[in-house]
This record gives sequence, structure tokens and C-alpha cells, in this order.
Amino acid sequence: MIVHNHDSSLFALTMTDLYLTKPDTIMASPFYPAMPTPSSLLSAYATLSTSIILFRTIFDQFFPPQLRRYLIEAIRLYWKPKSAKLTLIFEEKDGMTGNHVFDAAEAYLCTMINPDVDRLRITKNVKEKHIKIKFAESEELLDSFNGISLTWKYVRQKPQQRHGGGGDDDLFHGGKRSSGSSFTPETKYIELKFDKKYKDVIINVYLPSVIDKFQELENQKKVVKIHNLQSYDGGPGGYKESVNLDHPSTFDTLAMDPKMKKAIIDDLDLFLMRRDFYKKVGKAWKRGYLLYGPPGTGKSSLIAAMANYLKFDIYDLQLTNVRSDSSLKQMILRTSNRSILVIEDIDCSIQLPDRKGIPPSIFSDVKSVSDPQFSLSGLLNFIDGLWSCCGDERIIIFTTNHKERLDPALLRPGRMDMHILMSYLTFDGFKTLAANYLNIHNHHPSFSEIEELINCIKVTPAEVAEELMKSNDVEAMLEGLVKFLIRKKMGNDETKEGINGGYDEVHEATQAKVVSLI
Ligand SMILES: Nc1ncnc2c1ncn2[C@@H]1O[C@H](COP(=O)(O)OP(=O)(O)OP(=O)(O)O)[C@@H](O)[C@H]1O
Repeated sequence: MIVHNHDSSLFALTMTDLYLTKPDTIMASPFYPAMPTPSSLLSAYATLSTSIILFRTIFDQFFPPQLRRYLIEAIRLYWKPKSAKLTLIFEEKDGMTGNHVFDAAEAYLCTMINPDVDRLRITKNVKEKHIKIKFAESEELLDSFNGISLTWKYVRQKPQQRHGGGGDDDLFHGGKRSSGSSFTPETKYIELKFDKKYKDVIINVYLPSVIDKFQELENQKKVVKIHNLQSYDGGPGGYKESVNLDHPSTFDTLAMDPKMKKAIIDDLDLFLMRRDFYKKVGKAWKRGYLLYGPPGTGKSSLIAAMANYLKFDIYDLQLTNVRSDSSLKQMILRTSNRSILVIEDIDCSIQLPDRKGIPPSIFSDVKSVSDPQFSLSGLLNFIDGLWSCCGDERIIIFTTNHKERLDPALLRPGRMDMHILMSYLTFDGFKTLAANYLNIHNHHPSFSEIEELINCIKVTPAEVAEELMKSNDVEAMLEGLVKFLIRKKMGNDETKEGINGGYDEVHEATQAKVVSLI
């Protein structure tokens, strides 16, 4: 054995030396401290355990359980070692309502499930088509953001007994719950642990990105609905009926000039991105589209395609149901954000008196509103005034077969931001229909003849779509279509200058769009 003395010299001491030396001599030695004997150690241990038991008994006897718990918590809190990690807790509920961040975190964790995860939760309710795979409790998942390591954990706390006033004896007696205790409900929460110094980045950048991702996932899942807005003075049982919009129309299936299609998609994308822009320029976050053109050119299909693209609900407003301006306001207030409000065939659904109260003579053949309180200015107000203060991300669409019949006030830029002519079928549009209906994605020998015919007659996509559904035989159908187009040409000598005019009008409408945004 080697022993250090105070001046750091080394002394060798063998076991024989120790045995030969008397205990008193060792204690008295200046070179090493006093060594306790086994009996003194035992007695010290006995004294300590007795003191602990005594202290515990006094503590249990004299302090009520609540105070005991409080003291223990306080001691734990005080002695807790300082950690370099920060844990954020997302509880499932925020008071009585759900916690959006919890939902976002839970959905986000589902997207991060990897082969290393050992346990997963599987759920499905009767109405759902697919099973849902969720992150299991107590599993930990590692994530990284800009080089910062993060640990997610899903925690579920089982219902816990809450003690009544009568101490421990109040709890269970032979499996029965006594009257003095109750249970706290099960709580679920998600923990996110990371280095404290990244608190700001995680809260201000990472978490918002998790919420955005959740929103994106929700939008993908969303079932688009169509609501039929009834008059406020309407029948019993509510003011709107709604069903799922099962319209299969998308921008891919829509037969339209590709440039126009792209212009519309770009406009919708820009609209969605511009929340802050609208706020900055002091405009309501809304966008108006006027769809006009002959019947059967796809105005309703375009509305469905827009709704399916944006995942916005559609509100179908029948102006014939509106009795007064205030009734209109009440109906509008019942619409939700992220929705499309549609007024179809605005030129013929109602006879609108102009802003001076004089009905335009051009509407003499259409239905007159029974209550003169509903006016064009009421309609304009709801587009500009009321509309501005009742929600965000609203789209309003008017459709008409006769744009020229509309009051110029309705067409003013800023009201209808984009005027879209749904024109007769072009050859590009036909190719979309051929791909959808006949599965022909490239060229077909009959296409050149069809192109020639389509370029010189006015035929609507609806008419051609009808022809393409008549049989299962592709060749027979194309032959039938050619015959149909020739028949149409024979009976229709009008040329198609209107189609080119249509492109010009879209261009003009695009200018209107730009004017409205400046
Ligand atoms: N541009 C198009 N692209 C694809 N299919 C179209 C198009 N236009 C019309 N169709 C077909 O014709 C049917 C009727 O079209 P839609 O109701 O969209 O026309 P519309 O212009 O709204 O007619 P209306 O003015 O009479 O309401 C659609 O269900 C669709 O099958």
C-alpha cells in the first residue's frame, strides 16, 4: 500500500505493518487519518437508519399528505440539477378546446415514422376509408433542423387518483373507491426536447414550419363541399344545405387553351401566397372572377376544378332566393373562410334595379325580384364593402352567357379581377378531351382532319365530350366525331373569329387584374 503524507513524499506500507500496528497507534499517527473500525461503522449505520425512520415517521405523522407532497415537490424543484436542454410541452387540450400545435405535432410525427420505430398506434373509425398509423406513447423520435438535434416524445398519462381530504386511507378499500377520492382524466401531450440556446429558432421558425406542413396535409385530406345558400328568410331547419362535391373536374381534365389555364392557376397560387400583401395594401383578401361564354364551354367545370385545386368549399348563391340587401348580408355571413362563392348566370337569375333604382331595360325578359329592397348597389356592396370585413381567402365567381348585358359597375377592375372567356373548343382543348375520354395521349391519324374542322366551326367542349362517350370503340368514336363536325360545318357557315377574339379578351382581363392589384 502507498500512502501520501503532507509533504508529498511516498511511504511504502505493507499489510504486515498494518497488522502489527495497534489501532491506537494508527489513530495517533501523524501520517494517515484515523481509520474507523468495523464496529464503529456498523453503529454509525444503525444510528443513521434509526434517525431516518424516526424522521420519516414524524414527517408522516405530523404533516398532512398535501403538505408532504408539496414539501417533496419543493425539495425536488430546488435540488433539480440544471439542464442544458429545454423541453416544450404540447398538451392535447387548451382549456376546453383542442390545441392546434398538438394536432400539428401529432400529424408531423406521423410523417416522420421510420423503420427504427419499435411501436406504432393503429386507429380507424367506421367512417374512415384507411387505417391511420400514429406514433406510439413513450417512443422517441429524433429530428434535425438546420443542424439542431431535436427529440420528440409522445406521452400519455393514465388517469390518476386525486386524493380527498382524508389521507391515504381514503383511497381504495377492497377494490372499492371511497367517497373522498376522484380521478384526473387521461392526459396526452407531446414533448419536444432540444438545446436551450436554440429556443428562439425552434419556436419562431421550426414550429411554424411544422404547423404549415400540418395545414398542407389537412388541405390534401379535405373533402370539398358544395353548400346551397338559402335565403335568410327561408324555410325551417337552417339556411344552407351541403353535400360533398364529387365533381371530378380538375385543371388536368379541363379542355382549355393551355396558356389560359396556366394564367388561371398562377393567379390562384399568387392569391393564396399574398396574405401579407393584401394586409399591407389594405385590401380584403378576396379575388373575383367573371366566367363568361356560350353554354357548354366549361364554366361550371372550371369552378369545380378551382375548388378541387384550392380545396375550398363552394357556396352556391341563388340570387332568386334573395329578398333584400340585408337578407343577402345574412347569407354571406354564413359562409366560411377559404371558400368560393358562386353566382351562376348572373345576367338572367334576377332583374337587378341599378343603383338609382331603375331596372335596366335589357332585363325586361327576366324574372323580377318581388322585394325592391334588393339592389345592384346591395350586390356591389357585398362584393366590396361587407365582403371586405367578413373573412379571408374568399373567391367570388360570377358566370354569364352574356357579358355585354352586365352593368359596367360589376365589371370594374377590383370587383371582378379576372375576366375569363370560356370559348368554343380549340384543337388544344380537343387533345385534352381525347386524352381523358379516349386515352390517346399522342397523335392519331384522324387528328389533322379534326383540327381542320375544329378551327373553322363553333363547337363546344360539351358537344364533343358527348360524341366521345357514345361507344367503347375508339376508332368508331373518332369516325363519328368527324362526321358530327362535318355535319355541323354544313349547317354552320359562321367562321370562328370569336375564338381569337376570346384570347384578346383574356389578355384584356389580365390587364384588369394587374390594375386591381396596384
Ligand atoms: N372545357 C371543358 N373541358 C372539359 N369538359 C367540358 C368542358 N366544357 C364542357 N365540358 C363537358 O360538358 C359538360 C357541361 O359543361 P359545363 O356545365 O361546365 O358548361 P357551362 O359552360 O357551365 O354550361 P352552362 O353555361 O350551360 O352552365 C361538363 O360536365 C363536361 O363534361
